[in-house]
Amino acid sequence: MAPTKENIVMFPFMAQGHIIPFLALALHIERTSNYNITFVNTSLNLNKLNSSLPPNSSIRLLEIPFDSSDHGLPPHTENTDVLSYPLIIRLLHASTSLQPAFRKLIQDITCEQGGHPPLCIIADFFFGWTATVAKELGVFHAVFSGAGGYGLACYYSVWLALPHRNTESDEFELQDFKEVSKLHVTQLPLSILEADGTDSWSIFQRKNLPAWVDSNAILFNTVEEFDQIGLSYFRRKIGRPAWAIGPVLLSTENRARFGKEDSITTDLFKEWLDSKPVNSVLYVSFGSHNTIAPSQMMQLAMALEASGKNFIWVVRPPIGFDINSEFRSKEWLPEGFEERIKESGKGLLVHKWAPQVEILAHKSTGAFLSHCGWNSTLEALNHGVPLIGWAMAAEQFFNVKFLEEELGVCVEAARGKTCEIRCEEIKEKIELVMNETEKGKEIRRKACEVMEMIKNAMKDKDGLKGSSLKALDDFFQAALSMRKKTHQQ
Ligand SMILES: O=c1ccn([C@@H]2O[C@H](COP(=O)(O)OP(=O)(O)O[C@H]3O[C@H](CO)[C@@H](O)[C@H](O)[C@H]3O)[C@@H](O)[C@H]2O)c(=O)[nH]1
Repeated sequence: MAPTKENIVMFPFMAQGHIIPFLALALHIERTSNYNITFVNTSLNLNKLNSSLPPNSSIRLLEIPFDSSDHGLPPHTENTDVLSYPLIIRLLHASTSLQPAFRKLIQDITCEQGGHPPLCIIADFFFGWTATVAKELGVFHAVFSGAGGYGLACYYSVWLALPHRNTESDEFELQDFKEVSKLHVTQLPLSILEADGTDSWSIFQRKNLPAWVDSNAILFNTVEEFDQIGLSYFRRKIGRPAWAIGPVLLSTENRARFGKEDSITTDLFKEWLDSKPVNSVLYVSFGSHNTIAPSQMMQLAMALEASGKNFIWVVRPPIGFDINSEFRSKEWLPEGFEERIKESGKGLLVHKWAPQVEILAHKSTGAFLSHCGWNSTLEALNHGVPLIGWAMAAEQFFNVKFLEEELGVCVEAARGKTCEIRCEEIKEKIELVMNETEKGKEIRRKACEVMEMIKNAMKDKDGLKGSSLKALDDFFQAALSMRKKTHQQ
């Protein structure tokens, strides 16, 4: 007999930037639809997640067995936030070993439901192999991308056109994505720049990306109205529906419980921000695991001081220092920096983790100097906060290009974790965005326009749904209709 409620299985890659949008989507589906949700991950990640679920949530957390030390990783490393850059690819390779356990998990859920398989599997874009498992078991499968359409489309396209090193010109076109203006080699992440088909990243991606064609759909945490170029790329490239269902974002409540300790309490942040004028604070953060070189840190600190702006800066130990080490700021900040900003009240330094959503939602926050990871980007635009871009890795370089050239809500300040950057250049970009310049006013106006598009996409009023809510309905309809066809056969 069929169960009273259909089951959905969700499975993100083990990284904060991936788990956060998956959790936000799970909570969104729970709030707006009538499905049972099983959220799959490794034990340590589930332990952290547990505290983020509202007390009355029915989302089931299901563990998939994983021992990092079986894969040449330090014991108990189950998330990229505790890994330095070279080990991230090792975790990705290790994750492919989860295939048999995942297959068994889906079979067990099917047995539990009296032989009724889950309605669909929603899995990470790094888990292309889950599409193959789903196809084998006759379950509807969707890739869910926490990255935006344009950024991921560029990323997909450059991976398919290797190699990029030793090319004749520094600028090049994407042959299968002509809508995008030329890219410069400095806009390629290190993993792609160094890839030649035989390295670890190439070996991983050459299996992962083509497996997406086994999937039935791609869901994007983005908005159709502003991200059509990238969505169209996937529609023609993979030949599957690409649905923009976002932004799904964690509420400040879920965020507050997200298993990460803030080094300053949320009340203290609020008090500090409340004391500052509207739009006067620059928020600086490079996401959940990226960091910059010690020399860049020095220049950034000098720029923040010289700009005279109020700022909150989430500081992680720079490249070359153990990511989990104690904060020893004296080595990479100008002498007396911390004491001076404390005394003047101009800045707050946060070690490792800040309540980002609360900061971006506060009226005193006027701009965000960011690596432009897609979650950070959406969280900023959701509150009409313009960006100053400093991409570090992955598709972030393409996000900055998109935000600057297509949406006009961002100014690029620097590229990469090792580029030479002078404090004057960073200061100039901060002033361009935050001061009453023509450019600054224009960027802020456009950021507010995008905020309106986001509101409309997520609107549900008087029976009228915004584009993102409709897209999620269409996705479930597609899954249900595949279920119906399978039953009729
Ligand atoms: O002090 C902090 C730092 C981060 N965050 C949160 O952590 C998330 C960070 O996500 P994101 O901005 O997307 O950065 P990454 O963690 O770097 O995200 C990875 O995943 C993203 C989505 O796939 C990609 O766009 C990025 O390139 C990839 O690095 C956001 O929700 C932030 O609000 C905090 O709450 N406090």
